[in-house]
Amino acid sequence: MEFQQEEAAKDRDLVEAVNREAGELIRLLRCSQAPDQVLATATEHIQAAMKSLAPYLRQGEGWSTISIASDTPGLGWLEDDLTRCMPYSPVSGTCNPVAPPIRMWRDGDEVRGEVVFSPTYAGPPNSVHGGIIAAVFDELLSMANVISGNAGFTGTLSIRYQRHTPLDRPIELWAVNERTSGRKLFCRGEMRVDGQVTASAEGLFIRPATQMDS
Ligand SMILES: CCCCCCCC(=O)SCCNC(=O)CCNC(=O)[C@H](O)C(C)(C)COP(=O)(O)OP(=O)(O)OC[C@H]1O[C@@H](n2cnc3c(N)ncnc32)[C@H](O)[C@@H]1OP(=O)(O)O
Repeated sequence: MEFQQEEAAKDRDLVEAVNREAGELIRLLRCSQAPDQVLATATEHIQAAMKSLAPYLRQGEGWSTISIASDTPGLGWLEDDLTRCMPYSPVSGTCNPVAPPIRMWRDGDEVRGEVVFSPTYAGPPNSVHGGIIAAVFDELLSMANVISGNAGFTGTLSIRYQRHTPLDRPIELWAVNERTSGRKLFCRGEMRVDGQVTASAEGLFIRPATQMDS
């Protein structure tokens, strides 16, 4: 049993490591001005990696529905690592190379976190793309719901962009589930740089009706 757990932990480390490397590859492609010959060689290496991965592509009914969460039933997470809740998420999943390197943890009834956005996620000059900011708030507020014992679909998400959110600097993340009314979950969140709010969000999430019936 212990051996199996060690094997599973080792596999997860490998999966997370290859996804981190792929994220770094995306950053280098986004930011490099390599000469043609270097691009041609890089393409060959990428094609070789694709060829070795392709036979192991997971397919079939159900795969798309578990793709954001986990391949085991139910939601699980660690108090000091809430990203474990949705390992395949395109926003925070450590098993998804398009996700920025977000850390999120529980602090009482609140979610706190940190992220550094590379130029992969650029919008205006030296700043994070507004759509990426909205996606991160969607995830952050969802996690505030999850730690409060609820999970819901995003109904309405409202973002106030107060100042540019910079690239390549630590961004503090914060969110809380302020109240629940029937199936409605009301949340708030902020992004801060050096203590100054760059963007804030309010979200209304709706619990599925079937969850209330059960
Ligand atoms: C583990 C957590 C995973 C989190 C993943 C990250 C979050 C996401 O990205 S979720 C994906 C994006 N969101 C979606 O795809 C949701 C799509 N929408 C839906 O599925 C449905 O419209 C849904 C579930 C939100 C509501 O449908 P349904 O359960 O039929 O609601 P319905 O019975 O019509 O309305 C219930 C109440 O909610 C209100 N409501 C419904 N939809 C919305 C909405 N979009 N905004 C605000 N209020 C709404 C209604 O007005 C009603 O209020 P009241 O009871 O006061 O009259």
